[in-house]
Amino acid sequence: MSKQPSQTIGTDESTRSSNSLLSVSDLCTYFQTDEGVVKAVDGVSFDVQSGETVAIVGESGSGKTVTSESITRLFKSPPGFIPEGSIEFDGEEVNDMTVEELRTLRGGRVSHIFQNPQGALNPVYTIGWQLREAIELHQEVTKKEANEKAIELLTQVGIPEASARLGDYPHQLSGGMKQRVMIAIALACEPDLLIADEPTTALDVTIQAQILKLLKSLQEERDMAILFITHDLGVVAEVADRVVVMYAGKVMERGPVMEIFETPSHPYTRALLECLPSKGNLGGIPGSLPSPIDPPDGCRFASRCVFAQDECLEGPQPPAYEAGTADHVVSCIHYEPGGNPDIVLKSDATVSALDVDQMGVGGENR
Ligand SMILES: Nc1ncnc2c1ncn2[C@@H]1O[C@H](COP(=O)(O)OP(=O)(O)OP(=O)(O)O)[C@@H](O)[C@H]1O
Ligand code: NI
Repeated sequence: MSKQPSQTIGTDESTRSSNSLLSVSDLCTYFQTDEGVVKAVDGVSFDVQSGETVAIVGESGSGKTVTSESITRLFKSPPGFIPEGSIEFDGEEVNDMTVEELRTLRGGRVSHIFQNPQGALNPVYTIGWQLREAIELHQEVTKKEANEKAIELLTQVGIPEASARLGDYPHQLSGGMKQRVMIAIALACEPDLLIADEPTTALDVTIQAQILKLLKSLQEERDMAILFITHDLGVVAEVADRVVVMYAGKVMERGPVMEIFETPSHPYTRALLECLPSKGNLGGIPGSLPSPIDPPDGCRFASRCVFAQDECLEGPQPPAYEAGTADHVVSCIHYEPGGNPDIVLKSDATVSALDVDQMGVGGENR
């Protein structure tokens, strides 16, 4: 769609900065399928500032990956398309970019790392070859310089005896090492924004912690922003400055990480936190996501929400209401001006009440 001044888009622009590195406004990304139009992302807004980490969190299917892939148009199109919304990267509208400009953006100022390094590394080339390719794509360097830079990058991502590993093929490396190589390749272009989609999910816990630490230290060295996609709130607490909580293609809550953990305000965020392993609620939030093809009226979370009222089932998703600070917004009617947020904030019930309801007290499912 055509470029519009971002101030006029969305309902919560006053809370968002216009000179962000990345500014996503009312983004919709849909997929044409035989069953109908899948509304994977359905009006999502958030910003990423230079050098900060923003985490997008939410259950499987909530639209995190599609959101992140929309930023550089990585999703397959068709069937995917963006019927409305704006994605501004450093003041430029990505939706207006040509194929050539998008290619320059991807693996240029924005680079991606994914959950599965296996699929992203080419099995028939050595890691040295793949790194040199990435380096030569973005920098005017001689073969020797590319080689030196490759060694430097591998060393930076914590691969020991880097020069001896250049000749290795991906299958010769462990999962953690492969992910380090992927990170080195993603860093070769010296991105301003690194998009990391569940980069540690496939790794065991110790390696996971090492990779998170590595990303943090690389970010500090390079003043690079990170958009971190995860369904793991524990990881969010580790890495994020700010958090976007997504559910069924919508943003339920957005705010600084401290506020999200200290004053989780949307019933969905509270339910997610209640399901952290440390809380002992291992069953997850009862119920399932609504159909992305024919989403219900009202709040998308209403059917699973312990605080839902009749009006939650009508009209559009509630706008982003301020919860405490301007930078902390919640899409829930209990936070509308004149509403009573204490219904949510002061209640002990999150998932448990519904849990008992649905399972039956002492029911066979327990
Ligand atoms: N190519 C596609 N065609 C049709 N539907 C799609 C396509 N890609 C994604 N979707 C749908 O879009 C919705 C959001 O998917 P997405 O992968 O973004 O979720 P996610 O939050 O990343 O989940 P996960 O945590 O499992 O990775 C899902 O309902 C998914 O089935
Ligand atoms: Ni995903």
